[in-house]
Amino acid sequence: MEPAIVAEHLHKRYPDAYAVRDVSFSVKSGEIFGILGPNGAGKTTTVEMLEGLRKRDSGTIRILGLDPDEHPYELRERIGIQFQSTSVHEQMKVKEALRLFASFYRKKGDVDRIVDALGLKPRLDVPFGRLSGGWKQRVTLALATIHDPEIVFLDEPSTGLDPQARRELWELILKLRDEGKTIVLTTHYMEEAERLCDRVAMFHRGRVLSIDTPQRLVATWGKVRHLRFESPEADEQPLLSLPGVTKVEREDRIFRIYARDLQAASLQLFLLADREGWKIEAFRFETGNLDDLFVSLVKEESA
Ligand SMILES: Nc1ncnc2c1ncn2[C@@H]1O[C@H](COP(=O)(O)OP(=O)(O)OP(=O)(O)O)[C@@H](O)[C@H]1O
Repeated sequence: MEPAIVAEHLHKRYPDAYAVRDVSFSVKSGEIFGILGPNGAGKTTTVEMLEGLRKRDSGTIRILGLDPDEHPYELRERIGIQFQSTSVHEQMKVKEALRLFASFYRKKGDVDRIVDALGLKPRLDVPFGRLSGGWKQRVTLALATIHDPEIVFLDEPSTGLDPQARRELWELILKLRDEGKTIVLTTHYMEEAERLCDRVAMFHRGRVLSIDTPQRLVATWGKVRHLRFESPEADEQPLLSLPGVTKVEREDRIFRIYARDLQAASLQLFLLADREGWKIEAFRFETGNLDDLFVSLVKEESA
């Protein structure tokens, strides 16, 4: 099957700096593709070029086989963009916003379907400005998908939500994927990427550092596993002198030990603790997560 999105050698320069430098990736039809990276990494610029909202300097883009700069009107009907909640008028009731957005498209938006799918019935008569953050995100998701688009772009969908509202929103995003939609999701949150994305592209300083499944990225990172334990008495210096230990990190009473052979290091740790009379609590082997991976990729690039 043809990919939903193909981007090849994208470049975008602003007067004082490159925002996007030689970015290439493709998004398979029906997957949730994550775009991750710190502030200023070039995520928004890249996504807006895909959406046809920003002109690229060079490179090629195909969205559902079409160049967004040449076919903006056709693509507008086939893609959905989740706008920030600030773009909906505070006084407008939820049902009014839904009807208004449904009227923007040639293909008549099905308000009842979206109300059901996103469980909006209890809030239809509430002015947008009076909704909680979680409900606002739910409504902007409804507005982005009211015309049943094939591709949906979500920008930081769960920013500012409490854990419960975030989980509920994630379920709705997974439901969209189950309906067969392709989703491009920009996020700062590694946990969100790990939970939702089939694949992620890690952006840094306008470039793509790596593209893979979150699981494979974490598995690759598995080689830098570490030991973690808590101790009120332990001290970094003797830990660092243990054979094979390469690094010790300490945050208050939490210690992380990096070593070439973790099993040997753990044996040495307990022998040392016994000699020194340290209490060792909550001992475990830890694998890295996407956060660790990201920090390491950035370090590698800067080196
Ligand atoms: N309109 C603009 N004019 C000049 N520079 C810009 C413009 N938009 C973005 N930039 C610069 O381009 C770089 C990439 O910005 P971009 O907004 O794409 O990053 P981002 O990864 O989306 O960051 P954030 O997570 O903060 O939104 C940054 O250095 C930014 O300052």
